[in-house]
Amino acid sequence: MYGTGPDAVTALGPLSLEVPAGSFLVIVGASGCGKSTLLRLIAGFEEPTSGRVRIGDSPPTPGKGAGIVFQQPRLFPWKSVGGNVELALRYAGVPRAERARHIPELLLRVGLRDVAHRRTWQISGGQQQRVAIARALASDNPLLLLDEPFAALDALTRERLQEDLRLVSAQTGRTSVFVTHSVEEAVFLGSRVVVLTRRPGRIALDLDIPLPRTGLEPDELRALPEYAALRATVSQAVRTAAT
Ligand SMILES: Nc1ncnc2c1ncn2[C@@H]1O[C@H](COP(=O)(O)OP(=O)(O)OP(=O)(O)O)[C@@H](O)[C@H]1O
Repeated sequence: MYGTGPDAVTALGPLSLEVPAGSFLVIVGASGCGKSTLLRLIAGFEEPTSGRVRIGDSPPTPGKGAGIVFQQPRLFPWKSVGGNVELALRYAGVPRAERARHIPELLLRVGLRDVAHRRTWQISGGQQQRVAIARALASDNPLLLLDEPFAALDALTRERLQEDLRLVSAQTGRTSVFVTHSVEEAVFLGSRVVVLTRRPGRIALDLDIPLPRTGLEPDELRALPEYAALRATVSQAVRTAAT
């Protein structure tokens, strides 16, 4: 709950959610239903009014317990692309010698090897968001939280980043919680999709996405009949939940 008295807002209803290690959970729901609040609770930026959040056996440590990617990349403009990743590695406690080795690895993983020396304002919005992902991957933290990271990008760039994130997630095995408005994005990325009701958000649908995580080209995946069926199920739940 935010605030007190007549201005109080109950953002989330009672809900219980267990996210197994290595899974990719996508939270979908209408604007204002509490998706970001849920992510902020998991990140430890907010305390629940009642109930509790545990990562493993421990409460979340704000700013430390997870790699976080927001809608805006929030990079340091006075640093180069590599410099931004370097800072994240330093913050994660990686020693200097290892940082030099990790930077090219991380940039390669997000498809940015050739722009390491550019300033962040000399690269595109999609590339900036790739830097933000590399930064979130910099700590060996097993949890990745992504709050509508591709919402501000054009359709083609967004699709490409979705494809790359899906691959990175399969390669790194990070546990991910990803918030979006987009049903398409949810079904493409998620190993599980949770649809929230309108505020206060409760679980309207909790659906496993039993599609292959590797071995298929993105277009092959999108062309599967199961893919279309899952998308229709989630779409229907989002429509019902919003009314
Ligand atoms: N710091 C805050 N103080 C007061 N109310 C807040 C605060 N943050 C969020 N809210 C309210 O809580 C509700 C849920 O907000 P939240 O940002 O979690 O929703 P959301 O589903 O992520 O929305 P969107 O998709 O538009 O980003 C909204 O009604 C919002 O206005």
